[in-house]
Amino acid sequence: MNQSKEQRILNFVLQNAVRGDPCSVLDTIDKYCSQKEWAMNVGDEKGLILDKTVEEVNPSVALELGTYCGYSAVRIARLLKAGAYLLTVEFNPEFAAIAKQMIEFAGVQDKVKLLEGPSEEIIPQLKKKYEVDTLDFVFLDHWKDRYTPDTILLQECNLLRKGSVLLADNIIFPGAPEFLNYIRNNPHFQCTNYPSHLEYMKVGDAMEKAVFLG
Ligand SMILES: O=C(NCCNC(=O)c1cc(-c2ccc(F)cc2)cc(O)c1O)c1cc(O)ncn1
Ligand SMILES: [Mg+2]
Repeated sequence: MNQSKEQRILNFVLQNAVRGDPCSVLDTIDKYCSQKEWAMNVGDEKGLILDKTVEEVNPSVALELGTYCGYSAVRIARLLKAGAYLLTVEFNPEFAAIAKQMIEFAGVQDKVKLLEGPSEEIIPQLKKKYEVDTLDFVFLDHWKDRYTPDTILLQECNLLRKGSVLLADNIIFPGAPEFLNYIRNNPHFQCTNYPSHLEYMKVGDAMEKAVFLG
């Protein structure tokens, strides 16, 4: 059975990165995906915007929607303070299996909880099943047509508090026009746009930050 692209990325990391060194894992994934096979990791350019936002928020509890191979989970977890943790949601079981190994190899497994399943099922379980009170930071990087319904669901489940920060990837490419319209016209959110480029490409993209005002 021939390997998936995601398995090839993981193997390249296992053979070329330094175990327990998150930065080495990130650099190795970026090297592979810019030189050998493109993949939908947030990447090094938008990754810097993600880093700055996580450092600014300094979250105790963070949520990621769309784990993929675990690149942004490693990216976020490496910046979390002692006792802080990231919950990351992945629907696709093949992606989840790859991400689990990637997160463990990077040595951030104690800060990351990988939840497998559809976001619309997992979000309503966060309070009771996963003992979450409120979320300090949410990174949206899953199916672009889920950004809006899941943002509404987060509010309905009382998972956001005054000052909670959402950061959404792919605002331009593939694009999330309905989300952009929803969040920018919603008086409960203060939005900021961060122009950038699609991972590993010269194509324009952007991230949108939205602070919940309560
Ligand atoms: O694959 C699931 N999510 C990935 C979402 N992410 C993307 O789709 C995504 C796509 C692109 C992209 C860019 C250019 C291009 F030509 C094609 C794709 C870039 C990105 O940065 C993304 O983040 C998924 C599966 C599933 O079964 N259920 C729930 N989610
Ligand atoms: Mg993305």
